[in-house]
Amino acid sequence: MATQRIPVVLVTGFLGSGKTTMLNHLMRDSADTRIGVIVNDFGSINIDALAVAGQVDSMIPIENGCLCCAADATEMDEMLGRLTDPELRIDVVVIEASGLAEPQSMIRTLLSSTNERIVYGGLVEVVDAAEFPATRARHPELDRHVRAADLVVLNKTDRVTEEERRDVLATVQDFAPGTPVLTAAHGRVDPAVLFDHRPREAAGERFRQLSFADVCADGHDHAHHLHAAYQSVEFTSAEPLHPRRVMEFLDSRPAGLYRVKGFLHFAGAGRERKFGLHAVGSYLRFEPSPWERGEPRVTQLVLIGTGIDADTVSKRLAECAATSTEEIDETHMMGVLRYVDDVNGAD
Ligand SMILES: Nc1nc2c(ncn2[C@@H]2O[C@H](COP(=O)(O)OP(=O)(O)OP(=O)(O)O)[C@@H](O)[C@H]2O)c(=O)[nH]1
Repeated sequence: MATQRIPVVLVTGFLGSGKTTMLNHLMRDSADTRIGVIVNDFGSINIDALAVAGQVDSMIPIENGCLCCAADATEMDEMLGRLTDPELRIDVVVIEASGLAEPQSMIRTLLSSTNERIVYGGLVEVVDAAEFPATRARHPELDRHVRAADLVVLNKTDRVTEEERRDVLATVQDFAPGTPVLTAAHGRVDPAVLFDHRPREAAGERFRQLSFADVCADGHDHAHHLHAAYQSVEFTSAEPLHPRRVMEFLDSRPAGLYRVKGFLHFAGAGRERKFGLHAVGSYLRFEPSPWERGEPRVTQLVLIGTGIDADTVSKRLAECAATSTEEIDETHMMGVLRYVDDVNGAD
């Protein structure tokens, strides 16, 4: 009997659309399926890898740059080779692309893989229902990304009205006719839709119609990739930060700074908790959690945007450090706690 090939599912979607959130949901909800993950983050600190670590059967993080620009398939093949080692007994491999990756380049890289243990499992494009109209206006190439998908997950539907949801859905269906669209909140989609045999075969059929020439149609011109216009800034600090100054920074963040993610170590009243931070466009959330035993108390942030002055951003963040003589109490944390969904988890 022929050995079952391992499907490789690509998860793409613009910065902050909810790829990692969906991936975490899939891991939690598919306990019987052994999932191998390749996580590609745009910055050199792989915040996404930190976010999925511990839930996954096997993971390979890739920092600094876009997997879609891997010069040839060798690098991808090497990673897939490691994840499909029969000893790992992985059932499915999920590749979470960076929020700026070119789906077509990713498909092309997978297509040219020489790994005989894998089969292409389809491209899932996550769309942020709340940000999509504005993001699309800035980046018309997103339409092409959505068109390359075998399945669109219209995420963050909790952030839009029913009418807005219908509008975005109609837009997607208009320029990607026939592509199935799942609406979701917090990436909660049924894992069977992604990993099941039937949709996979259906996706495969559609994929087979897409020839190598089709996916090469963009000529692999990196200058036209979304990430060519974006830059990332990494900030790490062992000094605890002053919550009020951090909020001042975030409230006046440069217009081009679209995505901020990572975690913060605050001074004073907030020091006992690690505060995860997510900014996506105008959206801002803090997610407090306990520090792990022995975990170094540091701040690590990745900031991604267009036309941002890296030196100014780094300098402004460095100025958020609290001085040893400053008294920082609960009132200084109020600005932060306004952006915590479950305030009870905050102290
Ligand atoms: N309200 C709401 N927030 C969401 C939803 N899905 C994700 N988020 C939040 O959106 C932020 C970004 O989510 P991520 O899953 O990190 O997005 P991502 O696509 O992996 O981000 P990048 O890797 O930077 O491109 C986080 O604060 C999530 O908690 C959703 O459906 N509704």
